[in-house]
Amino acid sequence: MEPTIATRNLIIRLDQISKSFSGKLVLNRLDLSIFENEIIAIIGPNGSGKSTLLRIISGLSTVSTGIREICTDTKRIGYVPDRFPKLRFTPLEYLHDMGRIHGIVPDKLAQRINELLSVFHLEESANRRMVGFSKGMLQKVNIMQAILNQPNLLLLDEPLSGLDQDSQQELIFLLQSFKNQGLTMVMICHEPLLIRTVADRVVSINQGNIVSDQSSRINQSVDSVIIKVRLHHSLFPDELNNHPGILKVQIHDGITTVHVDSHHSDSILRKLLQEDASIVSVNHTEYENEVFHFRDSSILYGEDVEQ
Ligand SMILES: Nc1ncnc2c1ncn2[C@@H]1O[C@H](COP(=O)(O)OP(=O)(O)OP(=O)(O)O)[C@@H](O)[C@H]1O
Repeated sequence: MEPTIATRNLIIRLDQISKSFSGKLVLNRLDLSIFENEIIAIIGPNGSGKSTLLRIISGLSTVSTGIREICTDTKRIGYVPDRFPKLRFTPLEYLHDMGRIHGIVPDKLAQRINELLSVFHLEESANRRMVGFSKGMLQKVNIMQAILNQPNLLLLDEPLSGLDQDSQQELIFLLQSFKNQGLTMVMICHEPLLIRTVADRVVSINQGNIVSDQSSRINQSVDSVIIKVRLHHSLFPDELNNHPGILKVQIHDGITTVHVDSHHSDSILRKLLQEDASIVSVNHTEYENEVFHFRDSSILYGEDVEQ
């Protein structure tokens, strides 16, 4: 039988939290509880407050009003920022420094780093400076620094953003194996494949508040539609961002690509046509035939790694 909410262990509770920057309200009296072993996907349009929310959950940012109750060791929260700089360090140097900051004893740290380099297939690049790394390699180091200290809660801000398809697939496998090991995760993402294969719960944010919070069993039937259009006035993308069902808006070479929840695709197409947009293409994302082979190694908790 599935556990009821009352019997699950709470990790973090946000109670009526608001956040303002220079008087601008970004999060507005938002409530969110995160329970042990949950994988939550946070979705929403650009500027809706997702990263701000994740930073508040992590403790990197404070609330303006409201309560953040934390029921886990704050040192065991791993955070994967959306951008990881091309540092002049090698992964080995960087991870050793990060481990020392976390207070991991040297022997255990060396063992843990070797283990992670192997799991992430980065052994051969361990002594190369990260300035020459691809986005996919940098993202692996970004995730490695976040799980170095064996977190109870892992927060990821758009972990697949900007990666090619192979790197995306590799990271999805890793996140699936984290899930299989029982790690609690909150990730900002918009990729239907990641949501469908990893998330248990999908929290949708718009204009600083939660507009829906659903088990992904409901969302498993939600596919995304990618609409490509040419827009005839530049103000419209901002307006579009606030439309329900918009997952992401990207503009490149005069073409606006709108990722939408398929339940809202008709209304969004109507709106685009009303705005005199020229439709370039409309595609359903199809991931049904993807096959997953992931190995369930003890990436998070290691074999004998202790501190
Ligand atoms: N440190 C800050 N100072 C001032 N304004 C900020 C700061 N951080 C975020 N904002 C503003 O808060 C709003 C929400 O930003 P946030 O990055 O949380 O949104 P988001 O949903 O993650 O957007 P995106 O999908 O584009 O990353 C934006 O208008 C942003 O400019």
